[in-house]
Amino acid sequence: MNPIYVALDTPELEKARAIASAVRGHVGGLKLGLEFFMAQGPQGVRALADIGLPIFLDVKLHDIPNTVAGAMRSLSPLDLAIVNVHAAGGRAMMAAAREAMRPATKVIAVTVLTSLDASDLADIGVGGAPADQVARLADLTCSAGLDGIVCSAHEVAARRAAWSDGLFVIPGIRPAGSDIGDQKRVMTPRQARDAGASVLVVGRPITGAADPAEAAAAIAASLE
Ligand SMILES: O=c1ccn([C@@H]2O[C@H](COP(=O)(O)O)[C@@H](O)[C@H]2O)c(=O)[nH]1
Repeated sequence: MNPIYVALDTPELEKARAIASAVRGHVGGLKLGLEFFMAQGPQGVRALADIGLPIFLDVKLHDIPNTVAGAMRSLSPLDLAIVNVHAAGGRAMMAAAREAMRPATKVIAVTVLTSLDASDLADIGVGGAPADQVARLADLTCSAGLDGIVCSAHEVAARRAAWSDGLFVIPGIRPAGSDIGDQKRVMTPRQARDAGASVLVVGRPITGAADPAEAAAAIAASLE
């Protein structure tokens, strides 16, 4: 299975559709995030589902359990492959999210955003290294009955050792020499896959390339 999910971060349906169509043969799924979903809503998700690839809806829900469960019920008919919440919302919220979503959709939790490092965590009152906080929140996510986590490639080997059948979704993927942008905990596609990633989320290295299909093909080839 091709582990690459291309992150279509645009508010424009036609732009998202054009990139998805161009890279279709080189990726395993589409990742739709807040920029797309706020502009296009469930109708936009249905439109991109017509491309025929699994969809990860990266909405990172974080609210009280009753509200998150209601949001999951609203998203349930979309037939998503993966949807997510923030693990920091707590055990009851995560369990409510899992319960409310159709069983076929994997519900996973964001641990520590890949744009954060130890100094960013200190700013919000979390001491220690990102790996420590990822470990705490991964254990909580597993015990709440979810299907996996979002973390960086730097933490995935240790987390997979502790949760062998978890789904490990890894953003912060950067081919060697590419611009890191706002990401802080990054790895190459090959390193991330070899460390134990289930899904590699790749946005700008593909969508910002002059030829997105060529960029996606090169990343796929680097995994062979
Ligand atoms: O910790 C996280 C969680 C989600 N993301 C999302 O992944 C993509 C990454 O895009 P790039 O352009 O490859 O940086 C983006 O949609 C984020 O919202 C993340 O980066 N880190």
